[in-house]
Amino acid sequence: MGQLRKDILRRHSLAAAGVLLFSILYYVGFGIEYGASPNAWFGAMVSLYLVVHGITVWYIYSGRAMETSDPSMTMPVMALVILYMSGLMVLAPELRGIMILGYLNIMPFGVFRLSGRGFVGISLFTVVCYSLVIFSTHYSASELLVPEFEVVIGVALMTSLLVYAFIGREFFILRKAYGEKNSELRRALARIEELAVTDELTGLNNRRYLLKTLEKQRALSIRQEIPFVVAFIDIDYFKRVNDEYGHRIGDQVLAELAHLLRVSVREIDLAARYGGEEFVLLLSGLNLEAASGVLERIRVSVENHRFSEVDLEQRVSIGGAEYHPDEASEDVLNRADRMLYEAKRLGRNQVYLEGAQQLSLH
Ligand SMILES: Nc1nc2c(ncn2[C@@H]2O[C@H](COP(=O)(O)OP(=O)(O)OP(=O)(O)O)[C@@H](O)[C@H]2O)c(=O)[nH]1
Repeated sequence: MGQLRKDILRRHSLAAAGVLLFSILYYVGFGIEYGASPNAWFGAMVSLYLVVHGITVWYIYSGRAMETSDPSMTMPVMALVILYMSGLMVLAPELRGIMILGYLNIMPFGVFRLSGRGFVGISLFTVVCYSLVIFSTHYSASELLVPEFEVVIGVALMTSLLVYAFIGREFFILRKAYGEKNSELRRALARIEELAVTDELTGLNNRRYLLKTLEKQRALSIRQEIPFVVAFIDIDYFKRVNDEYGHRIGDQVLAELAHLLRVSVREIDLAARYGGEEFVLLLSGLNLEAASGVLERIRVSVENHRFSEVDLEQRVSIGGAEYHPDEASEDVLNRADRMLYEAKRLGRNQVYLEGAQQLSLH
């Protein structure tokens, strides 16, 4: 269960504990006032409250509430407690003095969620409920009502609600600013993480990312027996490009080759810049035989491409090796690198796969 859900459930337990405490106070107060226990209506109300509370907790615990715009269900729960307190006041008007504190005790829970407008709404709801209590008392026990005194209580209640609404609004502004800062930080962190695994010149993933992905691929291969091939791709005589045309053109060639590689492999594969003019492909779900077709196609597409603004022809040498079950990631990398060396040694512009499968020689 996520931290947010735990926090919400803790707050709900706290609110329920408060309600039960007030119910006990009510019970005791009732005994003192009437010399008897509250009637069945009281039991029915407590039970109803507990049932609704149970449903709310289940709704939050199951994760369903998390999909709504108010996962903490603050507004409905506050309204429920206000209705509950009002109901108790209707049952025993003499205990209004205790229960009115229950109204105020529920208000601080709003600071976690409600906006200024939400606070005004819930305050108005409280005033309406309290007015209904007075209205009902007027009919059931009018002798308890002293109009002047009721006005003073009403004003005190409204003032308190106003103070809560004001403080709640301040909290809302703070919470909003904090939330915005938080998402700004999260965005910045995501960008930093992306930069840490991306090669700036080509936009491909870098060696760090490749090594991490290789580890994952290795785990997948061991667990689900999915084969994969590692291929090193290196531009032939690239130094000449730099020497003859300068580094700017050299950089353009590297970026274009990176693009060619990226569009030549499938989504589940990985094309990464290993360093300098050396690239690595991770071909997932393929054995050497299947990979040879892909790599030869890449070699030919490089051969047919005209690079940079000066229309350069480039060739690449490619060395490939298939992962052997249970070997370390660097073993397959080293073997693929050795195959690249073989491709270079045998004349370049060719694909050379482990097992001396030299595919093309031009
Ligand atoms: N423009 C540019 N050049 C780079 C970059 N990284 C490495 N290089 C150059 O790549 C060249 C690699 O040269 P070498 O390792 O001698 O290999 P090569 O000339 O490609 O010859 P072979 O690999 O043997 O076919 C060097 O000139 C490096 O300066 C880069 O980011 N930009």
